[in-house]
Amino acid sequence: MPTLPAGITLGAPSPTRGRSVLAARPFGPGDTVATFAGPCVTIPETSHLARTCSHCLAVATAGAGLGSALSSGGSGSSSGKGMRACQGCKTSRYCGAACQKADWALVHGRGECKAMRRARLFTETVGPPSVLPTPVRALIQVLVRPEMVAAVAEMEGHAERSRSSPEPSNDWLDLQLQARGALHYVGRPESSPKDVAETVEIMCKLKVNSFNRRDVDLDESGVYIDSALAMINHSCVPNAFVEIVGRTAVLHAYRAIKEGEEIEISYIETTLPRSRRRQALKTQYHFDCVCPRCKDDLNVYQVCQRYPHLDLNSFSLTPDLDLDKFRNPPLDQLIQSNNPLQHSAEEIYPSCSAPLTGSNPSSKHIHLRQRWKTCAPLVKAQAYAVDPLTQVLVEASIYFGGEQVGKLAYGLAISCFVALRSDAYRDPMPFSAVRIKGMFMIGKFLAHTATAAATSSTSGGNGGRALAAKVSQALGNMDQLTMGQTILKLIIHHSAVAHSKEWQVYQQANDLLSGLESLPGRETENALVDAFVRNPSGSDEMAFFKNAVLKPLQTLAGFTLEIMDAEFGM
Ligand SMILES: C[S@@+](CC[C@H](N)C(=O)[O-])C[C@H]1O[C@@H](n2cnc3c(N)ncnc32)[C@H](O)[C@@H]1O
Repeated sequence: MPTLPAGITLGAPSPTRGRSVLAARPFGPGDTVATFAGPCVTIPETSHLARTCSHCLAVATAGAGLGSALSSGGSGSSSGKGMRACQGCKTSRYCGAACQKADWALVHGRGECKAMRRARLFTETVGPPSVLPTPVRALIQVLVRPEMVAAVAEMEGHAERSRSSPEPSNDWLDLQLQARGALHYVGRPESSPKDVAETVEIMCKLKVNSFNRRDVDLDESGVYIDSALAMINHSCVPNAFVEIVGRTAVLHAYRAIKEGEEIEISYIETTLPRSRRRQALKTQYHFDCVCPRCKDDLNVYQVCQRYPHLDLNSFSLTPDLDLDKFRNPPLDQLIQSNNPLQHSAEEIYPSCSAPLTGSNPSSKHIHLRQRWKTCAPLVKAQAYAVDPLTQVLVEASIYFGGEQVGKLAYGLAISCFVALRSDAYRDPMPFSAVRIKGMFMIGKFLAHTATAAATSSTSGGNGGRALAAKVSQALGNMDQLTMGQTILKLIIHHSAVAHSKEWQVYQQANDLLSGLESLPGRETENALVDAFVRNPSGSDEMAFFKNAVLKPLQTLAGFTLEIMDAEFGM
């Protein structure tokens, strides 16, 4: 049994859920529950190997520029500039000598380097050298260390369910091929059927217990597996969440947790429609979720209504969403389970959910037009926090902020709308990563619109030009730097509540804020922002926040439906 870090204890095993983890003492929202620093496996995805340090997982040249937050592919250098390649396998990269040395002692020098070199040489015989897929590399990291084989052996793997799962989710053959490949590359080509079967079992365990580190905004990717973290069960209404920074995973409370209460995290995106969540949980984790969100098919508004601590929003971009407004969201239809709205969302989800990454601006525009039309029932019901409508709005904001389109004012308006009308309901705690990243997007947009022409081009005939002029004029009347600065301060406050100081968003927000604060001639504005952060409930300070930040944000958000209709309407 793995040693558990302070903060958590082991629960009694359940016949339906297996092992579980309990809180060793009470925790408040945002608190650190436990820290995990000795993972079994932590690797970048194969597609990110060239630009990610294989030991500390730092990403090369990920800048704080607008592009890194707005382009869903991220802007980290794809060449891995600044990373040194291992001269043995020519595959793993490191940010410096210290990481290379540490990784060599930990795993690379214990057989991983040789295995990767064999794989490279083999692929060279049949074409350009290629790198092994991520799951095979994860498996190799285990196979070359007997102590990790033992640690993984204790994990849940559902090998039998995996073997007998119906098509098309049955990947048993792939698992066998991958296991044979890994055994070959670690120097055990003559493995017996028993060895192969045991290796497939390890693969199944890695699959069930892997944390995906993928974060397109930060250009992070990879797999993280820790044997203590692997004992935490799932709920679509979790009371905790995991943040992974480098080689460390930190478990935070999402809401207050009592001593002895089971800790539950979400393995998947909780805001997906129920059928999607069920499919994801069944395919990868082999269970049916019976949490309240799944049991009663609650939508995001219903879940939000039941969350405690909604008052934490008094220091956020939605202080006006008092308990009453959270509990009675401005929807055009009664929110009930199994109502037509819920069915619409389920039905239209598949045609609106594929990421638009990689498409050129004109094909993105065509897709967004189709998706905006498809989402009409949700727009009509004002169900802006329900997927796929939120996703379409986020994609539209990214589209307008992209270099080739460059309609920053439109992108800004839509991100304000998402922060105020979607994210606050989808993720009611203001320290959630989604909320903070949404605010960061607004902060970055503002830093740019304050210094650049608000819109570089217009479309949609006279109506489109008039709208662009209207948005541009509204923006011109706002103190965008003060708005941006205050938002960055909120980000820094909430990051400190529930994230680590190594979190990239925290660091980038700090950098951007220092830049804005050092601009000449802004002493008065700097003092006002500082006074608000020191005493947010003071009447002068509150009035400042309302007039200088909230009202302008609401004005910008108010253009969103007009922008969407002008750009993507029929
Ligand atoms: C990462 S492990 C969690 C720890 C696991 N209970 C164990 O004993 O190792 C994931 C597995 O736990 C079980 N599990 C997690 N959450 C569950 C839930 N809400 N309901 C039923 N089973 C759950 C499933 O078997 C799933 O494949």
